[in-house]
Amino acid sequence: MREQPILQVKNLQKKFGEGCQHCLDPEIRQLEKNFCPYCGTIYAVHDVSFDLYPGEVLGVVGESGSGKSTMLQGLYFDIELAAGEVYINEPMLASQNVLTLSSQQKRYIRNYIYGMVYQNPLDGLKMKFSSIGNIAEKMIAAGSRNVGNIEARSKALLEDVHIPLRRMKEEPRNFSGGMQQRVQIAKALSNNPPILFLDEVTTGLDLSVQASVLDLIKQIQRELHISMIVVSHDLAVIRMLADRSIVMLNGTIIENGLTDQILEDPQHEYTQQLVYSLL
Ligand SMILES: Nc1ncnc2c1ncn2[C@@H]1O[C@H](COP(=O)(O)OP(=O)(O)OP(=O)(O)O)[C@@H](O)[C@H]1O
Repeated sequence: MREQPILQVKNLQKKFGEGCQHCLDPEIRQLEKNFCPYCGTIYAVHDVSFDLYPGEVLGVVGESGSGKSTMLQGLYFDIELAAGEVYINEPMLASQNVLTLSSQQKRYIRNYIYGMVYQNPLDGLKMKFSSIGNIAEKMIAAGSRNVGNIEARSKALLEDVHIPLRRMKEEPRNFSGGMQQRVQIAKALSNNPPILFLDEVTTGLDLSVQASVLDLIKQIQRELHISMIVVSHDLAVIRMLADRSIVMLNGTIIENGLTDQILEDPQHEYTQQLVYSLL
């Protein structure tokens, strides 16, 4: 029998706009792509459900605007979702819908259970802190107080992500895009989270830099067995990293399964186009 999922996501919903008589009722709603043609409300995420299992990498692929980032930001509590349930299989949290927890409990989850690597390093790093300071800050926020331990752990993490220690005092704004993503990854790993979210982490990087960041993510997965959700518009990235994948279009999931299966036998017309574009 398969293990229990570490993360269960049920029926997530997020809209931008008030909605109207034509769209608030899902039974009669007729959207154009993801928005209501009468009032313009965007249904950025609707009816999104999936499980994440311990140690697996789940890919989330879809075109720009399909709702991937909104979904991830909702899971990480950066934005408030309109509805849905999220369960984390951790002793302190089991059987509680974490979307309904207090902000203090959500902070606990962000500090100890989730790690996040944003597409834009400006969202994940404090550019005026040193690189080592960024990692230390995250550890202090999670309650670490022993300066010696914080320094040793931060240095080890920087070495793990191949940032030379002679540059650890530099602000990440001096770094290249690939190095900034590495510092973000080190920061996200600092408190040993069992779940890591990665949002378009290689988008905008040169191909060779992309390859080295992807290698680093694979290495982390191999060595630490962290469960990961990897969001990308690029099926090639998903193919490289993800065991299982979901395909999103217009705010909802249109296909899911083993990544190899999706690549070999895509069912939905949109997924077929994505796969053929790889050839
Ligand atoms: N703050 C916001 N206000 C209004 N609409 C928003 C907001 N944030 C996202 N949207 C809309 O929600 C939909 C989903 O956007 P989202 O950024 O989640 O898509 P995505 O698949 O991550 O695309 P990308 O990779 O380009 O960010 C889009 O139509 C977007 O315009």
